[in-house]
Amino acid sequence: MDERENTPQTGESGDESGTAGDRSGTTDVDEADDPDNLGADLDDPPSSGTPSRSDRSAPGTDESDSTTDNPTSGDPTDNPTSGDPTDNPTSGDPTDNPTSGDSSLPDPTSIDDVSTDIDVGSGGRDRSSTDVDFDGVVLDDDDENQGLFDDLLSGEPIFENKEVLRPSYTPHELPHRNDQINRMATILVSALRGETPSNILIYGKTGTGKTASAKFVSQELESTSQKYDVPCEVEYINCEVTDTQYRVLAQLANTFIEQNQAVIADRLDRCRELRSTAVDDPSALADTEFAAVEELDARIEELEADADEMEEVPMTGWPTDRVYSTFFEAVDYHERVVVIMLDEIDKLVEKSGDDTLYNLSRMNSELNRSRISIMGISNDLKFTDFLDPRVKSSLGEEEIVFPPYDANQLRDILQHRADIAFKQDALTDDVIPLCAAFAAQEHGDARRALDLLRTAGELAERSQAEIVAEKHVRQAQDKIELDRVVEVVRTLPTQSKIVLFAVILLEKNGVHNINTGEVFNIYKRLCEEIDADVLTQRRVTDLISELDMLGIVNAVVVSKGRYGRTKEMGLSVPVEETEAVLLSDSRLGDIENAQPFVQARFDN
Ligand SMILES: Nc1ncnc2c1ncn2[C@@H]1O[C@H](COP(=O)(O)OP(=O)(O)OP(=O)(O)O)[C@@H](O)[C@H]1O
Repeated sequence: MDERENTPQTGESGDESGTAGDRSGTTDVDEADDPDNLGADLDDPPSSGTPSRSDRSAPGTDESDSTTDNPTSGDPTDNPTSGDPTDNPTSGDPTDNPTSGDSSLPDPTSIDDVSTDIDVGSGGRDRSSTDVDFDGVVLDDDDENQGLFDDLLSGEPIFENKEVLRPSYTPHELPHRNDQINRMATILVSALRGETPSNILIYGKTGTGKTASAKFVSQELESTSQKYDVPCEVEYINCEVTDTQYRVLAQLANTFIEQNQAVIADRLDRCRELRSTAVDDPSALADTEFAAVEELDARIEELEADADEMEEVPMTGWPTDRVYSTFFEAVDYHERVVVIMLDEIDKLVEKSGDDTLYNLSRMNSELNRSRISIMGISNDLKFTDFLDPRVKSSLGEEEIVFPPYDANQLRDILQHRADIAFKQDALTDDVIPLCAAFAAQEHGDARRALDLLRTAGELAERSQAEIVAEKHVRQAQDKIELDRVVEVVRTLPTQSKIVLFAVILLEKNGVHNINTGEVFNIYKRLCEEIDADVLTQRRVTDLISELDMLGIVNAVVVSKGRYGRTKEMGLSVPVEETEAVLLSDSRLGDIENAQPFVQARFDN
């Protein structure tokens, strides 16, 4: 392999990785945090207890919907609770039985009919009992005794294919994005001619179809390159997850190494085959680059050495310049044009500066066989302000803006998806326009519109409705809003949670226009109660401003004349749910019993 001098900018060392993965944990709403289960994900079977009926009709189509994993949600006849009681896996250990203790379940009186071996005297926990739960729940296949899921499965499904409403689905058609898609294609077509395409920066607010359009164009590019046998690839990196130079380079290097190994294996096969023919018949080498078998042997040795040399980059531990040179050699191993798609590129710059972009954007001048081009996607229009001017001009050779969708455009998008996602006539006429109108109010976010439609469908399904109606959309809007609040509150730092709890206590005690001093007094007592550090009033005021910015409280500065100014605030989120989320934090668990004295005010 070629040895080259590559001196990348290394603004970081290899050992910094291992942090980004932690982010994923923040998106999960712990259902235990949410007593009414309002904040829990609808797809979460333990919280809903109501498997999607659509999953029965199309088992396995919805891999992210865990209800499909439920053995009871497939063919009802396979339902372990309704089959041969002796085979019933749930009856082996009654304590594991999800149905135990549910009084709404099948007629407990039938216990007498079937249970001869149940030992009620010993608590009924007779593990040898094959068909009776100790609480009297009968799990046999008697027609009259419907299992837990039978009722839920009996209705007509609303969804035909829920998967198409999920963010993971890449649509084959992207209405109202033709201009942007055509522009991308016009720029990238040079890759198919073996030239280097200009770098592209794609901007637009969240949910405006940037990623979906870019992925669509990439797929087209790759399939056309295969058709014409031109070596051209697109590598997608989500910089929200892969957010350091080390990780980006390591991920790219490993992808190329894997591809190179496949190329080497293929070349080796061909060389070995040629060799075995050429040993008996030297004329087989006539039309090849090899004059003699020895040359072929040398080539085989060289390829074997290349394969051995290609070492995967570990996800941590190497110095960054070593990762860079490994990536460099891997990408330049054979001729190709590579488009590196950096989604959420602003997150990469925010976390680790512009070194990665600097190194990538100047690579072409050093590469011998390959060419790279960068496609950056961002919803932060200002992130280029933080870039080195050279990086900025090279990266923004072409800029494509994705404007927000208006309500009519969202309606088209939803209609396209709804046609595939729902059963015929499963939606009333006003459902799609209402979802579109709600999402257009937000900022023309197609993701939000699709979420609304899916959630409305799920709520309708849960309530065993035949069709999705306007009220389900409104409920879905409330639920999504509440989920957002729950998520924001759950991920607040402990001190902010205590401050928020103080506001809640005051509000619950009927205090309106709460002022900073009142919050601080209660906050101090709460801190003492749970043994937390007490911050200064000034710091607490800052935390209140942060809560205000997050939309959790609404604070206004009011002048009290000669007594100076104070902040007056009220809660902008539902009290009960917010309180429940706060109490689910183990550090704040004890706070529930703390009842600091809240002084009544005459002006309330
Ligand atoms: N024109 C469209 N037609 C069909 N679906 C669309 C269209 N635009 C967006 N979507 C869908 O909306 C969702 C969000 O789109 P996408 O992820 O592309 O947005 P984005 O602009 O990249 O947002 P973000 O900046 O938050 O990543 C996806 O499910 C996508 O399939």
